Amino acid sequence: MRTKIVAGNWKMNKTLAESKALVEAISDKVNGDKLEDTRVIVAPTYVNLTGVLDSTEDSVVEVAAQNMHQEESGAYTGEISGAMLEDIGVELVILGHSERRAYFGETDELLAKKVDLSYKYNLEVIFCFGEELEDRKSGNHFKVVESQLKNALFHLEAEDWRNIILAYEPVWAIGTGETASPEQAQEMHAFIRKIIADKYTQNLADGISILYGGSVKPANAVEIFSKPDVDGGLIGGAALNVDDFVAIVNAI
Ligand SMILES: O=C[C@H](O)COP(=O)(O)O
Repeated sequence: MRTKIVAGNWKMNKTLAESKALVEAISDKVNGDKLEDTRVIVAPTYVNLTGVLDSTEDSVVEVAAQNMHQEESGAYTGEISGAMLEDIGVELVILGHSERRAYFGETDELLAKKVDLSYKYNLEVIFCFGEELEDRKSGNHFKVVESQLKNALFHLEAEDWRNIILAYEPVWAIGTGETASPEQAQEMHAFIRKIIADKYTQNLADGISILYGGSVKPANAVEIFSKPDVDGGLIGGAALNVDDFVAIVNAI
């Protein structure tokens, strides 16, 4: 059985005090006994990682960084390395978010370097990818997703996939209020699993958690999560509100 995951990407939101209050409220409301094989993850901004880690010491909630640099160290003003994340106790990192791709020019090739570095610093990766609206309209969405995965991840050895969580996020559904239908999400997740099975093995493909991201809310989470190849969600806007986020966790 695959691990279910609900991850909240807080993006550039919340002060330190707000971040601690939010994660503490989530921890209080998420019932650890009921979670069974579900992981709950939050990703605050870099400067609040230590504070949120402190607040989650006795909690089931895990903490991810939103990004890391592709080089180990050096003259990269304003950047954060994998070593720095490991050093403060971070064990997960989001890579390839569409906002990093769109606003910071991150390419699949650059992301492959980041993924490679994640192993050195014991960072589990939530790898994001997904097509733009034009790709979906022109019917190219499967091709685009396949090439994103091939270019950034298909150089990995089979055993390296133990470290990878996938997050399919159609760009047209992020922060827009427009969600992929549960059928569209299922169709793409099944396709993703198939191309992984073709490249590696069915067994490996069956074990990978594939999250859906893009305007997941309490009102649509149950239906999206009910699809067989959807193993949870990467949540943006709704992760900033404790009741909404906990309702989405409970939807799983
Ligand atoms: O990382 C999360 C995704 O970008 C989804 O964001 P959203 O739930 O606000 O659409």
